[in-house]
Amino acid sequence: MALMYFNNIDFYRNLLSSAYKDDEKEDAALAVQIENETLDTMICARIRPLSEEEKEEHHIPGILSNSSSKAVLYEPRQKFNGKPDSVKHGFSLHRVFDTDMQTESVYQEAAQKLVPWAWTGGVSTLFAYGQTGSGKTFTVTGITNLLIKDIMAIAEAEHRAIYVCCFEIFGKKAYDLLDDRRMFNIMEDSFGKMQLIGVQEKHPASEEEFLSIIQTSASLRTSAQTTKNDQSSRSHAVYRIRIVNKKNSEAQDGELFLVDLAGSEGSQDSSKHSAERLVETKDINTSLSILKDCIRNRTIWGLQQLDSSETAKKSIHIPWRSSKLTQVLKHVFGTQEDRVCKTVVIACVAPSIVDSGHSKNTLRYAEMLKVPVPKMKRPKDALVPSNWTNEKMKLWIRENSGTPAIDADILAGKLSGMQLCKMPQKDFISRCLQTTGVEKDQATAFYQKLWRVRIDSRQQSTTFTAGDKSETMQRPSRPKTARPLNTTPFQQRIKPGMCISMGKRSYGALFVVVMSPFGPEDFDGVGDERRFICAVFGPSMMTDAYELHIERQETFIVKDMEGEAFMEYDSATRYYYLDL
Ligand SMILES: Nc1ncnc2c1ncn2[C@@H]1O[C@H](COP(=O)(O)OP(=O)(O)OP(=O)(O)O)[C@@H](O)[C@H]1O
Repeated sequence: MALMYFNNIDFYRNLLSSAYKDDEKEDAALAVQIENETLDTMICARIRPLSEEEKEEHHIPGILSNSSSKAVLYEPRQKFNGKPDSVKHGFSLHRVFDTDMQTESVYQEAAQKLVPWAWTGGVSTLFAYGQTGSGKTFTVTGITNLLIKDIMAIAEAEHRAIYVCCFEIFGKKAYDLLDDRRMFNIMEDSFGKMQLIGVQEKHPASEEEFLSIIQTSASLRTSAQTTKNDQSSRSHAVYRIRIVNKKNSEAQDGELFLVDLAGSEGSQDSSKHSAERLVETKDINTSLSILKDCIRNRTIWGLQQLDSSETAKKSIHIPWRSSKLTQVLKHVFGTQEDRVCKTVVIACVAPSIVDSGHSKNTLRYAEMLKVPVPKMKRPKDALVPSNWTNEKMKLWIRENSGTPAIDADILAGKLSGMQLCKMPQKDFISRCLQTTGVEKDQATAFYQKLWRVRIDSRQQSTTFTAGDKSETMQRPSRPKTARPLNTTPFQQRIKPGMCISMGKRSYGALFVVVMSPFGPEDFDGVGDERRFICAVFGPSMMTDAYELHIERQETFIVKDMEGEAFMEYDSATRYYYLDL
């Protein structure tokens, strides 16, 4: 391709100069609005300017972008008769940043919006993807510096403590960039949280200290010679910024990940490398492909949650276990309802027509991440708190939070309806308690009220009948499932997962779920003296509905158990219903 271009420079110069004018006329005014409330993922591209070296070698730009969301790429080709030709490819993303866009603009339009989500306990992530030398490190470093400036400016005033760790993933191994590249392990704990065992976490007190930590880690990154870039990074670099709410010790920590992905080197480049480098390239490409599936499927899952029709919900597999990188980033692809996960991907491309093969692959990858928003059966916005603006949410808080009214400015601040709906319960309640005269009961009831409005908006087809003034609700009506008749006494069938009714025999626990036998002697046998470790169901705000407290585990003896209980889980309310 490069040879084709250099042998026919004038042909391609003429072609591109007229193409530029055409495209300008075509869609200069096109602008795509990112539905920030709808999509959890924003996919952008950034085209870097031609370097001095490329200019000296007479390269010309092969990618044009005259619209805020589209890029047109020209790929040199050869006709059958040997004459030069080109193929035009069009790409449509959420945002395309052209060569003249400064990092400040990229930050303001794409990355800055990640901060408020992480600030309130969510998980925000920025990925930079692209071939080696396309500007990933330049973009991530620039954005990280601006982000550090922003968060350190408000951290003290907003009672947040900031912690940072920097590491790189090289193949299947992880190295700590704040501890002289010491290797560390990544493990999943019994709560399903990924733990970075022994990784150094720094607590910068100032912007300067934070910037110097980032600089130290950047200099330690694994670099090896490639044909594209002398400092080409062959590892995925991850900066994790943890935001701790000092005022509310129960609030969930927010997490901000900045990921400078390894270069997506093509086979042409790798053919000039050693066998070891080829394996490395294969590993990188596999992990990037898994990452694509995780990001895409998480976005699809997010869209499904907004669709009120149950039929639209399909089971979505997010293959985060398949690579080291996605294992570390498990929370980024989390499907917990009460935790926001927002992601921005910036596909970096080199502008030169000589690189158009690589750039085409990068832009294709980015396009594959862009999930089209389907037409959804959605209730009217007036009924959906997650679609409300900040003003509407504040009005609703003032009118519905009881007496004294909860201060809407403290609770909602500048947050949108979606941000407030996804705020963790503890954080929500602690904000409510900042209004003078508001007690924990009122705050909790108000949190539940907001949840009920959310659930009602999603399940308009399901009959929820409001109860008395204490606002308990009836369980949603559901078809009865036929239960097989079992004549063996339940004491002889006890096994993990079985729900047990304790009747009045055990104070404090009406229903429990069996987790495991207490000791080895309790595994087999049928005796009434056997003991089992069980998790306890607690009451909920709805009649006949129970909340499972998996963290509250106690040992129960078989003779205290009354019988097997049948519980049905409702994913919308996240309660268990007693199936009588
Ligand atoms: N938007 C930009 N404006 C000006 N210079 C840029 C821009 N983007 C990248 N560069 C320059 O291009 C060169 C390569 O960029 P960078 O090192 O960020 O690439 P990379 O994609 O991270 O490569 P690798 O995968 O090898 O680490 C650097 O010299 C960088 O300063």
